[in-house]
Parts: sequence; C-alpha cells; structure tokens
Amino acid sequence: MTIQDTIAADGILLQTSNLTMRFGGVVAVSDVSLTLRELELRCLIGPNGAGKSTFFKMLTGQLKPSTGAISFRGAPIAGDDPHAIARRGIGIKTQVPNVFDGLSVREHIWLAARRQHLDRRANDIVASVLDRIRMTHLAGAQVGRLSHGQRQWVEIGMVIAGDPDLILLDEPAAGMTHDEVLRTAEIIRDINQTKALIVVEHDMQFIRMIAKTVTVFNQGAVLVENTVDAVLADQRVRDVYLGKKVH
Ligand SMILES: Nc1ncnc2c1ncn2[C@@H]1O[C@H](COP(=O)(O)OP(=O)(O)OP(=O)(O)O)[C@@H](O)[C@H]1O
Repeated sequence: MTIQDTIAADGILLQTSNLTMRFGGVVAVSDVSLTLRELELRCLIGPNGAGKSTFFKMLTGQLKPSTGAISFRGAPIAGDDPHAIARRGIGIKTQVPNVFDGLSVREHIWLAARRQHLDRRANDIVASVLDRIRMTHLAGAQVGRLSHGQRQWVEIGMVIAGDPDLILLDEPAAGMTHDEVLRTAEIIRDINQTKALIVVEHDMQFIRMIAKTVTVFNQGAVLVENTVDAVLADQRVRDVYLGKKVH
C-alpha cells in the first residue's frame, strides 16, 4: 500500500470492490464498487429487482459474494458469517418483521441490548434508545398494540441497541403515514449524528428529507451516484423508472 492509499483510506468505513452475486444465470449484483465514509448517510435506490436487497445480504453475511471484496474498517469481511459481521459493527433492519406482539417495547430493546452487553449496561442503553426512537412514553406498551410506524421504530431501536457503527435500513418508511414518515426521517437524521447508515428506499420525498448522496442501482450495477437533486434530475434515472414518479 502506498502513502497515498493510506491517506485515501482514512475515514473510509466500508468499501466494496467489484462485488458480484450470481444466482445461476442471473447476475443480481454486478461489479459494484462503493465507498462509504464514517458517519455518512447514503440512500440506495433503484427499480424492483435492481439488486439492492442482494447487496445488503452480502454486506451482512447472509449471502457469500460470487466474486469481489468487502472491507469494513479496513478488514476483509466478504463471506464471513452473519454473527461475526454483526460483532464487527454492522446492524440491519430488514423488511421482514422481527418483533413479538406479546412483548413490550422496553423488553424488545432490552433483549437486543442484552445480546451485546451485560445487564447493567443494557439497562442504560434501553433508556437512551427509547429516547432516540421517541418511545419513552410507550416503553410498557405491548408491541402488538402499536401502529405500523411505531413497530418500525421499535425495530430501528433494536438495531441501535446493538451499537453498530454502520446501520443498514431496508425500506424503513414503507407503508407509513405521512406523519410517521416525517418522524422516521427525524429519527434517522438523529441516529446519523453518531452512526453511518445506508438506507434503501423507494419513497423519493423521504429520500429528499434524509439523503445527501444517492446511489442508483439498475440491473445489479451502479447507474449513477450523486447528490439527491442531481440524481432526480438525471435522465438515465428517469428512464429506469419510466412510468413511475421520481420526485
Ligand atoms: N435467491 C435468489 N435466487 C435467484 N435469484 C435471485 C435470488 N435473490 C434475488 N434474485 C434475483 O436477483 C435480482 C435482484 O433482486 P433483489 O431482491 O436484490 O432486488 P431489489 O433491488 O432488492 O428489488 P426490490 O426493490 O423489489 O426489493 C432479481 O432479478 C431477483 O429475482
């Protein structure tokens, strides 16, 4: 490694190099090289089937890349098992619900914190996570009685309770009311004060609320990477969303 490489590597949290995932003849992710800096908030967009979920699954170890590399804080992690990757500091909220209706909000956050920390530390973390997801007043409520948006915030709380350095959120605003979307954007901006995030989202208004840089996937590859405004004005992006509203 040259001195220039060392300087360039400074401040980089995550880097993928030529990351590729093939399923038989389908190339779900093709040659994706993406760099995320410390405390960056990146939005990933792209039409259905563009490869966003597959990309996330490789970052978390759920899928072993066909080829290419992933480095997190300079360490190679591609193909490591999900527990090892979580321990290194990558947390994810998927679209698959991960809550138990009969447990309270506090119990969910405590269990998530307890996985990483001792009991005493877990109790402190619970209070701060409840505050961050704006749910202190609902700490004792059973999750089964909450609205869809509130359940999503509990899941975000469970991820931050593990204290990861990088948080992956897969469509956090899907199915939410307008007010819930606003609150979610506020929560994400707040989390971004101390954590890096990659957020997959389809809701462009929501992306405008949170994003600085947007990476657009299409057919498994990176089509464009630029500021929100530049991406939304890009004819290539409009073309891949043909027939759909992009802003
Ligand atoms: N396990 C699998 N086996 C075979 N093909 C797969 C598998 N997982 C994903 N694919 C294919 O890979 C491509 C990318 O899918 P992926 O789910 O990553 O896209 P996406 O951008 O997340 O889409 P969406 O926005 O609809 O969630 C699609 O063509 C999909 O059918």
